[in-house]
Amino acid sequence: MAESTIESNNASAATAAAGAENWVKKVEDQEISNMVDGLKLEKGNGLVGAQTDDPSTTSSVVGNGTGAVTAAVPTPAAPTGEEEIENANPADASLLMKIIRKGLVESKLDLEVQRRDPTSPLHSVKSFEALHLKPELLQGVYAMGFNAPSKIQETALPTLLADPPQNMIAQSQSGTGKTAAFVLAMLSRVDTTKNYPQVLCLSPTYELAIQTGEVAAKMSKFCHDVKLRYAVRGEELAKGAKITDHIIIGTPGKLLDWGLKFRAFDLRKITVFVLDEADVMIATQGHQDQCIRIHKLLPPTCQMMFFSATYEKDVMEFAEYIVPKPIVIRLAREQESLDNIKQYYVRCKDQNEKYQAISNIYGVITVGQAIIFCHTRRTASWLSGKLSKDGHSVAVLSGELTVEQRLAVLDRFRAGMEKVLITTNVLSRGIDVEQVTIVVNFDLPMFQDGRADCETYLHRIGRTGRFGKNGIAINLVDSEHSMKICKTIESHFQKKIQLLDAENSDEIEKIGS
Ligand SMILES: Nc1ncnc2c1ncn2[C@@H]1O[C@H](COP(=O)(O)OP(=O)(O)OP(=O)(O)O)[C@@H](O)[C@H]1O
Repeated sequence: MAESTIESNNASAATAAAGAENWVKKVEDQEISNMVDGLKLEKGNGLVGAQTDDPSTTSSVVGNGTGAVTAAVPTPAAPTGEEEIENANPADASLLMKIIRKGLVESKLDLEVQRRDPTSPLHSVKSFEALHLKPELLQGVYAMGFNAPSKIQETALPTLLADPPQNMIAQSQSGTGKTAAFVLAMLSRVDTTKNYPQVLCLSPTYELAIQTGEVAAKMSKFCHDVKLRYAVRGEELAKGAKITDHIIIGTPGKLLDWGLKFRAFDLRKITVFVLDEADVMIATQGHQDQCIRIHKLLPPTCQMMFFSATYEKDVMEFAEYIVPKPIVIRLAREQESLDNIKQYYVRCKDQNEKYQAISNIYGVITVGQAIIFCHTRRTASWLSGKLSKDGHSVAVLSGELTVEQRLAVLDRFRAGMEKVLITTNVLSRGIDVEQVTIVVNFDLPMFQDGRADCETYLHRIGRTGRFGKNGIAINLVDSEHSMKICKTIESHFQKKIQLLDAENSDEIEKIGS
């Protein structure tokens, strides 16, 4: 394995911008201060105030002014909290991130490269020209609007394109340009004088395979001789047919069928094998075994490329099994932090009081935009039903929606058409809606067995350097158990979560000043 480690020579953060950043921070602090002032807490009038006599009805909304309902309306019974906590499916989450991402995620972090041979100089390129790509491929890259390689591309591509071919394991967070890197390598390696499959690219799901195929089609727009083929559900082969396309992009089951069962192509003639989204792949039942079966049938000279957004132990074990003698490239994930976040908790007796707390702060949270997290779909729909009945326009994003519907919800929210988004853990990672200033945990994040889920808390509340603005987190606590979770989270991150009620209103008003 790796014998040496070199760091790329990226300059550290520019100091020239520091003055401007301080100024920006002051303005943001002031915004938060104004928002919290807007809470207008008075002694003896905490957040959880004025209940109607009948707990099954809701009353008008405090301090909102945007369509409060005056008549009491019946509301659905509060959820019992006994349903399954809704969590993100890794393949769906990955697809959603891919589709909603508007462009390249540029990380300030350093890239780590582990080389097999410490004497070989590992170079990186700053331009696509320096890669000596086929002219029609270069044309395709520019037509896609790529001016220069991203960090992972500038380091990976010279190695991926070098002769003799070298194996690679590359890990870099979603959106940093991995797909474009391996697609360029795949397209460069094809010999169009030979009419049989030479490149296999494995994706965990139908949708992810299509995404990769679309990148390959765009990039090869001017390479008229290169032929691509999908091996995914719905694609069928005539009996006895032989595949003549150069590149096959597909899911493991279908590829195994075509290569092994139908012998529609010769796995021994494959020269490039790409395993994409390896972390999602191994999270999908049965895929790991199928990948290994395909891999066993490939020739030892086949160049192996392995891409993953994470670098956990199980992913790396899988990587090292599939990819002999690799060059390893890692771009550390930008970590979220709670540094710019003021955290509070509000004591409530039950779900209805939690709702009341939201109602009472509604006017404040909608100064910017807010995301409210619930455990279950049922709670999310109950809460949105109640808020809607009270005349608020809210968006809901939970697991029963299709990817297209989720995108539509996020697009509307991003455009500011709704100020509040109610969701479950389907959205705990990668919220990159910059204008979100308040995150409310209607339910504190916990595992199915009831333990505090600190990592999810960080993903919901935290910000990365890119989205490093200030924010407020409000945790609604309605039982001794949720209080315990709140305390666990507090001690885990060693960051105070303050009680938000009339008693500390003076202190609250000082926030950010
Ligand atoms: N060199 C580049 N210049 C400009 N944009 C780029 C470049 N490389 C990739 N992009 C764009 O950046 C976005 C993310 O790239 P890409 O999908 O390749 O990332 P990824 O790391 O493969 O993400 P994932 O882990 O989700 O597969 C895409 O919209 C892509 O078109």
